[in-house]
Amino acid sequence: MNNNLAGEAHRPGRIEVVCGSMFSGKTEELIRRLKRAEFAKQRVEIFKPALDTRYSEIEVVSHDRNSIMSTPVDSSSSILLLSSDIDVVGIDEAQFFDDGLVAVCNELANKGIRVIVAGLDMDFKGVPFGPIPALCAIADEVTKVHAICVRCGALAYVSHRLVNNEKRVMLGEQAEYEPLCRECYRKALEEDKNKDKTH
Ligand SMILES: Nc1ncnc2c1ncn2[C@@H]1O[C@H](COP(=O)(O)OP(=O)(O)O)[C@@H](O)[C@H]1O
Ligand SMILES: Cc1cn([C@H]2C[C@H](O)[C@@H](COP(=O)(O)O)O2)c(=O)[nH]c1=O
Ligand SMILES: [Zn+2]
Repeated sequence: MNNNLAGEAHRPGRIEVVCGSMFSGKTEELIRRLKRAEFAKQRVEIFKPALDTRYSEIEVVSHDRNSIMSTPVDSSSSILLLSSDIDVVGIDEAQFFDDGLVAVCNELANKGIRVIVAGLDMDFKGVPFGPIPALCAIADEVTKVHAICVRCGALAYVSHRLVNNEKRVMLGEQAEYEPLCRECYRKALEEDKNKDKTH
């Protein structure tokens, strides 16, 4: 390969998805890729859903408090409108966006933009979350990251909700969710069922 074309500065349009449970390092990985693109003097724009006000209204912030400025938007169509003259688009908490995000990412990539999307692959019930599964299907590259199961130390695969709330969207962190492996998640759901019976 021509070495001049091998670096960060010369990448064709593509979709990269970073997915996994809570605390798996999705946001850290997104910020790492975006900051490298900024070092390569690329024009970078970062979006997050406006409803995600957990650590900051306007920044994307990881659990370790690494951060990068972002533009909060209410709908996926705004991402398309705000991405002219941009080389790299980053999107965090993509599970909260509408299904239109899939076509938006495709259109951006087809225009030559590198799109990096981070989001939860599953909700607290273990069900695929929002547009993430479809984005994985059309992505050029999918990176599945893993937290550590807080009960046994194995690789976690899902986020167990610790509080009694059936709504799919509920912002939170360690007090509300714990990352668990398959075995510990199955046991935790059994325990939750038994707790419900005694109340
Ligand atoms: N159980 C855990 N397993 C792995 N990392 C954890 C855990 N609990 C807290 N963390 C912290 O979370 C950080 C990852 O945060 P972040 O990138 O915001 O994750 P995500 O976006 O996937 O929720 C890790 O670097 C680590 O310091
Ligand atoms: C599992 C699950 C999570 N959420 C919320 C909780 C957090 O605010 C975000 C995920 O953030 P992270 O960067 O991946 O840690 O999503 C939710 O609303 N519903 C769920 O089922
Ligand atoms: Zn476990």
